[in-house]
Amino acid sequence: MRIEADQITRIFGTARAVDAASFVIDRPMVVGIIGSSGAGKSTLLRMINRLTDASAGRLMIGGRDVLALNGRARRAWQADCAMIFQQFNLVPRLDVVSNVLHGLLNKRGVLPTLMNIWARADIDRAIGILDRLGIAEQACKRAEALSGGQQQRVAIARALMQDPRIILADEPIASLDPMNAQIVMDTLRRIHDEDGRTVIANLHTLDTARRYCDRVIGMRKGRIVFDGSPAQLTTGAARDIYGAGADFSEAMTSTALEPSPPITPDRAYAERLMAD
Ligand SMILES: Nc1ncnc2c1ncn2[C@@H]1O[C@H](COP(=O)(O)OP(=O)(O)OP(=O)(O)O)[C@@H](O)[C@H]1O
Repeated sequence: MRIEADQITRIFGTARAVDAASFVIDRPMVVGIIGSSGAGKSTLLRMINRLTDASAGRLMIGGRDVLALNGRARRAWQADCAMIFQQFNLVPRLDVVSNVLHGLLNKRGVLPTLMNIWARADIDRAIGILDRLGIAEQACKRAEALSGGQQQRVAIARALMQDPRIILADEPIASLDPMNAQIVMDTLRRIHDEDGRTVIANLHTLDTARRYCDRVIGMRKGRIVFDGSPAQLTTGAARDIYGAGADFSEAMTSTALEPSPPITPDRAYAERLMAD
């Protein structure tokens, strides 16, 4: 699916969160977006998924004029373009398989979803996806009982339930320890390699971008300042992206051994569930 972004822009007040971003992704691949905090990475992904409206520009994906979609067409697009988040955005008290089934929300009514009524075939498919991701044995547990890495795999399973052409991942490993981060990145890579889906991930570490991506886009102050292969992402290029001086060290952007923050129920997801 060809993705063609032409000068897409999002302005908040007077700030240009994303400033005339243009790029073409002409075949399925894994793309990493890097840049320091506030560079516009999340806003860019959210515009692609239509969670955030663009202020200007044009985004053509597989022949669809994505920024012009409304109502049902916009929801259909969001089913084709699944998104996963740093904080997993699961419904914590709900069991794992029900969380995965919520991936069908855009394709089904809200009422059966809220009442947790699912077709046998859908349940089998959800368990099949969990099995593929190595967590089928967790299917009956509450989401909140799982480790962060397992929860992120449940979120990926929920995304796969939508059978999307594109998976957008907003800092998918930022809350995970290095081992779980690797499992999650391996999973995203496999989803591209085995299924041919495009994966676009905001990443906070250079080493992850180099290791897992076919292409890296670097953002600084809303603008795309780098677009190339991992091999082209030299320390000098990284310094330009992060706007760092001579004291720039790659270690600043390498996988940090931070404890995971506590998992909080996601209000945005719940609101979307209730609003649709
Ligand atoms: N809803 C909003 N209202 C106002 N300003 C916003 C909003 N969302 C983002 N911004 C601003 O837009 C800019 C880009 O934010 P964005 O979250 O896209 O950056 P980011 O690169 O993803 O940062 P981080 O890595 O910290 O998540 C920031 O200056 C941010 O404060």
